Amino acid sequence: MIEVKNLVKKYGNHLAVDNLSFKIDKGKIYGFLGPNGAGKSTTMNIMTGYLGATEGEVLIDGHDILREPEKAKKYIGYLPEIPPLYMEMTVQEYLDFAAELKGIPKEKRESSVEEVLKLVKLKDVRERLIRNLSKGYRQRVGLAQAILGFPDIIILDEPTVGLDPKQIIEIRELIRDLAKKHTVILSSHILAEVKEVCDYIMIISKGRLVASDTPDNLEHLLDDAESLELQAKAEPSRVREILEPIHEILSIKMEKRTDGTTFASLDIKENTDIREKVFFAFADQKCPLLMLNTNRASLEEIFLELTQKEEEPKSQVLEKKEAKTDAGRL
Ligand SMILES: Nc1ncnc2c1ncn2[C@@H]1O[C@H](COP(=O)(O)OP(=O)(O)OP(=O)(O)O)[C@@H](O)[C@H]1O
Repeated sequence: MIEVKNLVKKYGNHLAVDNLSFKIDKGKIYGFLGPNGAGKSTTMNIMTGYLGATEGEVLIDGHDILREPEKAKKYIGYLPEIPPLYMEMTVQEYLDFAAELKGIPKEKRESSVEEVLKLVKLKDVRERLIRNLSKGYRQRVGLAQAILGFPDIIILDEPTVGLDPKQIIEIRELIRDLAKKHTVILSSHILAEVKEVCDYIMIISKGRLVASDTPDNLEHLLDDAESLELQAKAEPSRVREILEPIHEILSIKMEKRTDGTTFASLDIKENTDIREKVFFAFADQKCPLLMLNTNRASLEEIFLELTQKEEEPKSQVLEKKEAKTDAGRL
C-alpha cells in the first residue's frame, strides 16, 4: 500500500530523516513512536506530499507522491500536527470546502460531510466559528477533514493532542473503527497510546528506524535471557535445594524477606518455559509457592533503551529482532 524507500530529509545541515525505509500493508493500524524531534512529522509530511524529500521516494499504491501527486494523494487523508483550519469559517463551511477540495462529487458532498460530523461528534457545533472552538474540538475538525471521503489511508499526526481523557478514549475507538476498512498510520510520543491502539509499531529515533514490530514482539526484543521471579514460604537454602534439579536454570539470585519468605530471581535458558517444573518442584516438597512470574522487559524499557542510546543501535537491534521473530519487514 505504501512503500518508503531510503528517505532522507535535511534542513540545512541538520539531518531530520536519515535513510528511512519501510512498507505499510493494508488494513492495519501503524504507530510512529519517537521522542520529540525524532522526525515523525517530517516523515509524515513527506509521505503525504506536503514536503519534498532530500533523497528517496514514497510510493502510494505504486504512485510516486511527487511525480504523480494527484493519483497518490487521492488515497490519503491527513491530519497534520497543526491542522490547516480556517478560523473565520464555521465547522460546516470548512468541511463543505474541504469536501470540494478533495474532489468529492457534488451530489455526495452533503452526505459525506454529514457522516463525518456524526462520526467525530461535531454535529452540535457545526454552526460555530472554528475560531471560537476549544483546542479539542478544533482537533476533531482536523480529524473530520482527514476522514472526509473515507480515503484508503488515513495518516494522523498526534491525533489526541489537546483532547481531554474522555475525548481521547472516543478518538481511540474511532481509530479502531476506521481500521476495520482503512489503513491508519498515527504518530505519537506517548508509548501507552501507541501500545493501546496500534497493531504495528515503528520506533523512530534521530530520524532513523530503530525497531519495527508488533507490540508483543517488541516486548521480547531485548530479552537476552528469559527470567522468572518467584516468592516462596521458605528459607533461601530450602528454595535453592528445591530448584537445584531444574537444569534449565542458569543462575539464581535470592533475597530473604522479613516475613519469612524468600524472593528469587532466576535466569533461565532462552526459549524455555519452566513454570510447570517449578510449580511441581515446590508442590512435591509441600513448600508453598506464593508467586511465580515471567519477567519481560516492558515496552517502556525497550523504548528508552532504543531511543536514548547515543551510538547507533539499529543494526544490533534489528539483527536481534530478525533472529527472534520472522516479521522481517525492513
Ligand atoms: N522547518 C524546519 N526547519 C529546520 N529544522 C526543522 C524543521 N522542521 C523540523 N525540524 C527539525 O527536524 C527534526 C525533526 O522534527 P520533526 O518535527 O519531524 O520531529 P517529530 O518527531 O515530529 O517531533 P515532535 O513530536 O516534537 O513534533 C527536529 O530536530 C526539528 O527541530
